Amino acid sequence: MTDMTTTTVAQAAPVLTATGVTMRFGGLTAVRSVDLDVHPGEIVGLIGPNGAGKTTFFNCLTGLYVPTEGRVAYRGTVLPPKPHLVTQAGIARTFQNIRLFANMTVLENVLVGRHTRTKEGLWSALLRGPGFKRAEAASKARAMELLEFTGLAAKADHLSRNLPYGEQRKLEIARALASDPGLLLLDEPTAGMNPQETRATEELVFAIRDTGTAVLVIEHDMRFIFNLCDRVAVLVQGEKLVEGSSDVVQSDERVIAAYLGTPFEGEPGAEEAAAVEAAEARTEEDGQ
Ligand SMILES: Nc1ncnc2c1ncn2[C@@H]1O[C@H](COP(=O)(O)OP(=O)(O)OP(=O)(O)O)[C@@H](O)[C@H]1O
Repeated sequence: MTDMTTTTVAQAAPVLTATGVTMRFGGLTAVRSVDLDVHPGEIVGLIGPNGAGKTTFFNCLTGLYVPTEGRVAYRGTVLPPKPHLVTQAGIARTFQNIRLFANMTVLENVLVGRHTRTKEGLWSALLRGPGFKRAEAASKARAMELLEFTGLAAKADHLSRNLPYGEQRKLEIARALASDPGLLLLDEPTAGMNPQETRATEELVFAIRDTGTAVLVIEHDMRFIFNLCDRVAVLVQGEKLVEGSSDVVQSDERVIAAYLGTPFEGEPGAEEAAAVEAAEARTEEDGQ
């Protein structure tokens, strides 16, 4: 059964194809020649130590940055380097730091996220012009559906700034979903969450995938990533070090070394690390 699912996913044309993506800032190469595909129905994880280039890579996918080299295509069409056009094409994202309209209600935040799918556009939505009013009923119904889906319907009329942290993050996801994306990019969705909130986010991402939206997620919480993802890519110093199933990535020694900073046996520094550990153990024994 698992094999069949894997085969089906692998054969479907990718929603996202990133090819040779490189991003340089002056002399610093933050992302170096990274290839990554995401297929329909997949949840793909992007992990790596701090400063590995994960967010920079996301920014290249969403038109925030124009990659120095390489190309990014959504369903086979190269994306224009403009965030709103990327959203219109079908890629939505959330940010590492919450970016909600704090003084708007929960429902209004989702309606703003809907503007790429209504011909009235953002200003009409904000100013509530006549065109917006005509489209409002349909948009509102869809927004309420998304609030039900994310468990926020009861708070539709609350100001978003009054929501607890975990619900603000859910609202960001609901707003991203309002553009009906084929691919959702999540940048550290569980940062700052307690274990219950993290678990709820995991359930939400599975539910999103089940509605047909593929997901690419950056996260430092390894348990979350390995539970969630069909495939995980590891970036280290801007390069893709390893890519594979959670099992393969978890047990890859290069990943363990790069991510956790664990020295390999025989690696320079391993002897010193062992000596420090032994000295620490002796100190603990002496102290008892
Ligand atoms: N706009 C920028 N100008 C110059 N350098 C940048 C810029 N954005 C990122 N960098 C550098 O590029 C490298 C990659 O940063 P990036 O934020 O993409 O890493 P990350 O993997 O997302 O890290 P973290 O896990 O800490 O969020 C870092 O060395 C960073 O300092």
